Amino acid sequence: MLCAQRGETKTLARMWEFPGGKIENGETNEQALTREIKEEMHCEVVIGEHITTTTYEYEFGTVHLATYFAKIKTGTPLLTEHIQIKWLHPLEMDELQWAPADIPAVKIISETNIATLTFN
Ligand SMILES: Nc1nc2c([nH]c(=O)n2[C@H]2C[C@H](O)[C@@H](COP(=O)(O)OP(=O)(O)OP(=O)(O)O)O2)c(=O)[nH]1
Repeated sequence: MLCAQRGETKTLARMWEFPGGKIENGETNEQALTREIKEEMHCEVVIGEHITTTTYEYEFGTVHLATYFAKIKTGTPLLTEHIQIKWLHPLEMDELQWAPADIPAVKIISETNIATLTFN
């Protein structure tokens, strides 16, 4: 699983998150995720199963976080916005300090047998 560390000067500074970003008008979740990963990491992905959607009330606002499995179709993830990225096995993911909204998705991923995942 590709894990990304947020920048020093951002909200949720230095916390870990999944690549992605905010949905723009008229986009589906999957379109937004594909676009954001292309913009941030310069690679093309195929979106798979929806993992979970959570709502978290931060001090700066409320985030509705929809998380999906995805796999890389072309390219190698590049660091553009993040401090660092790490590839971790699902069982290693709890060693990072995740943004609070991500905790339920991280738990589900750690309990998923990744050999059973399918992508369209
Ligand atoms: N991309 C992403 N954002 C997450 C995750 N968990 C989580 O709480 N967030 C929050 C951080 C941001 O407030 C918002 C996503 O914003 P963004 O990715 O488009 O851009 P950003 O961090 O530069 O946003 P911001 O600091 O300007 O609000 O969702 C996650 O796993 N991935």
